[in-house]
Formats: sequence, structure tokens, C-alpha cells
Amino acid sequence: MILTVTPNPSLDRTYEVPSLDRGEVIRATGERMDPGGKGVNVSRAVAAAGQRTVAVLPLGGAPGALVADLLDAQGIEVAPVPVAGATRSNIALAEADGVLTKINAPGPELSEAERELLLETVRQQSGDAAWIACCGSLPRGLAPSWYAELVARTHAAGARIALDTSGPALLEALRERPDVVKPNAEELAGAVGRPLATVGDAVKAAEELRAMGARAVLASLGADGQLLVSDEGAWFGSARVAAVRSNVGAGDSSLAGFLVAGGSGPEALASAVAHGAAAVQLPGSVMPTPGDLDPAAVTVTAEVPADRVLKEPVS
Ligand SMILES: Nc1ncnc2c1ncn2[C@@H]1O[C@H](COP(=O)(O)OP(=O)(O)OP(=O)(O)O)[C@@H](O)[C@H]1O
Ligand SMILES: O=P(O)(O)OC[C@@]1(O)O[C@H](CO)[C@@H](O)[C@@H]1O
Repeated sequence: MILTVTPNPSLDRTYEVPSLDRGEVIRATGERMDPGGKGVNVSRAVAAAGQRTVAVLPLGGAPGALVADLLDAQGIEVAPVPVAGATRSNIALAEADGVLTKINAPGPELSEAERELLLETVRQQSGDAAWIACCGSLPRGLAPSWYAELVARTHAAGARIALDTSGPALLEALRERPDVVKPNAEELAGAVGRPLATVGDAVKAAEELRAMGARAVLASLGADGQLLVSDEGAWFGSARVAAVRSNVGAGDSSLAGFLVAGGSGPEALASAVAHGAAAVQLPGSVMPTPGDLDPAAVTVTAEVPADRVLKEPVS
């Protein structure tokens, strides 16, 4: 079973608009609603892959009830933590030319009791979890050390941890030795405090995160592909993609693909790449099912192309 923890889930609302004209009334040509937050998406992708998952998340107010209904409709098992504040709504504005602008709300402030209940719920649910995926930003009320505490507690109970977060929350958690961390290029650059221009720069940054405590780093590099750096070595993976429809949740789909394939080594990286490539070809944050995957389009190599200039460098 793969348990996910999303401290700051969201109701994801996507509006399709012809173009973003500031100061104008923009008439949307389409809209959709998805249950969101990074761990929630990982659970949706794990379930789509046919494996058991439970999603732990605080839920509050009318948006929280809607997130619960949407997850129920998708058959996702949820261990909800009721909170007084309303779950946030995050907005994505998808323009006709493919550019996507996202507005992520801060979310409710969790009280001390809610914070403890969240940790306790994770403890209760983690009994038969092979992996615990802890994902996304922290809501107000949770200190940057919250993931570090969660990793320490769950490691003590014997589960493996996958962590996808950024900034101080990521840096603080590294000291507790998460089994895998999944930064995107921007988060990786932010963690080491310097720009990334080439795949080699990303490898060096991933090695630095390992030196800070991460056992393995699965770095997603957007259109450039993905990198896995662990004790066993370094691999680079990429896939051919016909047309990108939406990259929202592509990283979450990748992490799910990595975990459902065992969570280590080149085969898990290939699964991560296949899941990321399939996710970007689906609308909104729709998660791929096995029928959407195209393993033949994926290449994984131990000969990491260190000199390759990133299509999406981080300055
Ligand atoms: N434009 C693209 N073309 C081809 N593949 C892509 C593209 N964007 C993303 N992918 C695939 O999806 C994976 C994850 O994307 P990305 O690095 O953007 O994740 P992310 O920023 O964590 O996403 P999110 O936070 O929305 O889940 C990439 O490593 C790649 O395999
Ligand atoms: O604000 P956070 O927690 O960093 O990210 C939240 C979010 O952007 O991540 C998911 C895509 O990865 C979306 O479902 C959700 O809206």
C-alpha cells in the first residue's frame, strides 16, 4: 500500500481562456474541477495504476467537502482530518496557446490540535504502507520542520519516505534522511542556491542533496526528462511526447510511477518518465491509466548526458 500525506490539499479549478488579458473580463471557454494537492494526485495516479493507496489530508468547509466527494467518485480511499478552516481553491488559467498560469492559495491555518491529529492519523494509517509519500506546500500553522518531524516519526515505525516539497521544508527534512526526494528543476536549483543550465548541473545539485541527507534524488526536469541519483548510480530518462496538453500534476504522476515500480533503480525511473510523459498529454491533472502509458517511447541511460543544455534552464 502507498500512503500519501497532503498537508495542504486543494480544490483545483481550471479555466480555459483564449488569452490572459489583464484588466479585462475574460470569458472562459471551458472549466473543470479536480481534487488536488500533490499527495492527492500521487494517490490518484497510484489508484489509476491499479495499486492500493490511502490519502491522508486535512479537509474543511465547502471546498473540503467537494474534494472528498470528487475523491470518492474516483474511488480513492481517504483518511480525512477534519479542520475548522476551509480547504483552499487553486486556480489554473489555461490559454489557447498552451501557456498555463496557476494561482495557489495559502490554505487554512491549522491549529496545534489539528497539526497533532494529522501526525496521529498518518501514524494510524501507516501500518502496512510500503511507502509514505509526503507532498506539497505546508499550510500556515505547520512549521518548516513539520516534514522533518513526520519523516523521523514514520522512519522510526519502519516505512520508506518519498518527499516532494520545496524551500526550508525540504532542507530541514533532509537531515532525517528521506528515502527519495523529488524536486523539480526550480526546487533543485533553490535547494542548492545556484542556477541549473545543464543536465550535469542538475546531477551535481542532486549529489549535494544526497550529501545533505537524501538517500536518493528523483529530479524532474520538465520537458528535459528526469534524473535518478542514488547509492547505486545515476541514470537519465526521457520520453517522446506528441503534444503537451497540461503539465499540472505531471511531477506527481511521475512520483507515483516511480513508487508503483518499486521506488528504486532504472526500471522505476523508466516508469516515472512514462507516467510523466503520459500525464502531460492528458487534460488538467487527469492521471494516466496503464493504457495511456507508452513504455516504447521512454529511454533510460546510465550514460548521463552531463553537457546537455536544459531546454528549460533555471536562472
Ligand atoms: N513539456 C514537456 N514535454 C515532455 N515531457 C514533459 C513536459 N513537462 C513535463 N514532462 C514530463 O513530466 C515530468 C514531470 O514534470 P515537471 O518536472 O514539470 O514536474 P513538476 O514541476 O513537479 O510538476 P507538478 O508540480 O505540476 O506535478 C517530467 O520530468 C517529464 O517526464
Ligand atoms: O501549493 P503546492 O502544495 O506546492 O502545490 C499545489 C498544487 O499546485 O500541486 C498540484 C500539482 O502538482 C496541484 O494539484 C495543486 O494545485
